[in-house]
Amino acid sequence: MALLNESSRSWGPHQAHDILLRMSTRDVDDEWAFFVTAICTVLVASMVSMFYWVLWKPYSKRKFYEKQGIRGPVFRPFIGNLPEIQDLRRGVPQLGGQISESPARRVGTELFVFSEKYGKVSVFEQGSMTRIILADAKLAKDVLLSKAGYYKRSVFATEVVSAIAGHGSILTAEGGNWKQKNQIMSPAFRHTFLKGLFHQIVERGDDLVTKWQKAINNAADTKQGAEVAADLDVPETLLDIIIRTTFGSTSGIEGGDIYAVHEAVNFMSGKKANFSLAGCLSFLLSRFFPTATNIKFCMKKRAMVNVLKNIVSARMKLANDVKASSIAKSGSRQSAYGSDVLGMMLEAMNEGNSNMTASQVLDECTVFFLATDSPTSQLLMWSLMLLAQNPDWQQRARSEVQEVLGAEATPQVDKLANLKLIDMVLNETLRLYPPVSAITRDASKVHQLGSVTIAPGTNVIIPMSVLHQSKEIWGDDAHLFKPDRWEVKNLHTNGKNSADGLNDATAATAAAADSVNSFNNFMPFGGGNRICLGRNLARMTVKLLLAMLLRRFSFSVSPSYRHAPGRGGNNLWPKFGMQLLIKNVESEVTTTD
Ligand code: HEM
Repeated sequence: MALLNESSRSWGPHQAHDILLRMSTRDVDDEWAFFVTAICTVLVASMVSMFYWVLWKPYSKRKFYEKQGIRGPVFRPFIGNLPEIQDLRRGVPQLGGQISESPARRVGTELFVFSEKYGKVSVFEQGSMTRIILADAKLAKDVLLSKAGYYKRSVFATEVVSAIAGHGSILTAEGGNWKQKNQIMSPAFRHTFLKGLFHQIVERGDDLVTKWQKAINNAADTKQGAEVAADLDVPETLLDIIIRTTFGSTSGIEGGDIYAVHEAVNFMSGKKANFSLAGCLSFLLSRFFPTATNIKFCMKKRAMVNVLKNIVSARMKLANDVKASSIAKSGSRQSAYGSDVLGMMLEAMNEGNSNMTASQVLDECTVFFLATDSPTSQLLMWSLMLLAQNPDWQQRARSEVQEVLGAEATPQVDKLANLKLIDMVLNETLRLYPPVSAITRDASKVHQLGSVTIAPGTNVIIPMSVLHQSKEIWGDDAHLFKPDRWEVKNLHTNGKNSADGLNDATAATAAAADSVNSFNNFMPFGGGNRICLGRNLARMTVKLLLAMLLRRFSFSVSPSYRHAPGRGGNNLWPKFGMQLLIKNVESEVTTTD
């Protein structure tokens, strides 16, 4: 208004210029003021939001749980209990501990110590994430079964898996998306299909036996035997088996391809294994920068994806050939793609009404490598190590194998069910050395878990490594290798036993599944809807390989072995390798190659 009055009183070129100058100066001032205000608003909003998310939320959640009588280490703003966790982890002897030492103390040490110190349900913060440890079997089971609807996959675990294998794979999918994938893949893990894989597993087992026999033959004194690196040979054999069983022998993969995948999986799961919050954050944030690790990561991943692409295109070509031929016209549609996991996925993508894309099929393949290689290898490796440490049990198991499988060159699928002692050994190994030592979930809604009210956003940890070692559950000898505890008469079986030959491979577990006493406390494969899809394949494979190895070799612990389960993160990989001394079993002929 003032400006108008002024301009109407004394209008001229100088005044006009003057007015324009003052207007533009005022504009600049306004813009500047606006800019400063915007910056201040953003800063204040960020600070408020940071205060809310990093300080207030974790603090109020901690108070919420403390009011319910749940205890934990002292609350620390911003960093949470990372210092305590680091101290505990530093306390673990790095160069290896006593061979009899419980792995639960080494892996996820804080879960063990916090639940020992603060009770079966305890609380702590990792950064700003509130975490509840459920060292209570009944509550753990509720999370996986009756209350599963209140939980989602943990955001951090999901992000880390997604960084490696893309978004929305079966490991990380939720709701309808997960259900569809589960329905597509489940048939490939049914017993009838697994029986068909038996001879392929035997072939790979024979390769391993031959390799170790060569090591003995090349030893200075064949009677003294040879040292083998189980941590190298076992994963190679198992990855080969898993690739051929989940992606079929028609995949056209070569030894070099297997090695490329093996390398990539090892490297990537080594990165993934660091599930500490700091480790996760640095892995997730730093992946956007071309660090040396990231470049290596990308190269390995590319090598693996190339192998996978070859497998997929070989299968597609085969399917098209079959479809084009007259056999396909008279045969079933399924035969064109194959009845293994890859066949199921490709059929769903091409013929079914799923919305699976080619890149999702590749992602799922990657997930299978990640989910299978490491845990299955660990089960076989630790079984061998525990038998090497316990010669009496080794001899008992070997006698059973010799009695059941006899001196036949090729084991028979139907006889596998009779290897009861081997089942007990595997259960005891899974109890003491659970390859997946903890499962995590994020609560999505407020709900009641036993007497505890769980707030949304809480990260809940089911620590199998702790539950499997609880003296209250398993007795004072919980830390000892005692497969006898799995004898069916010692289990609460409700009189049930499995009739199916292969199902008997999991007889003790199957019986235990109905048992209040056992299933609640033994969950190496998780539970509920999201229970491990490959559990029967894993058990059958390891059982068969263990039997084949025991029949041929005797095992003892090499003096060069250093006991350090836990390469980092929450898996039990032997940090300094697993060196075993092997000898030919006296009664066996030792002339292979
Ligand atoms: C001893 C070997 C194995 C162990 C101890 C093991 C353990 C587990 C556990 C604990 C889970 C549940 C994770 C969770 O609930 O967050 C899981 C899920 C899964 N496992 Fe395994 N696993 C083994 C071998 C295998 C094999 C051989 C395959 C496939 C060939 C496989 C495929 C999967 C898949 C696809 C899932 C995700 C299931 C879903 O979310 O629906 N696993 N495994």
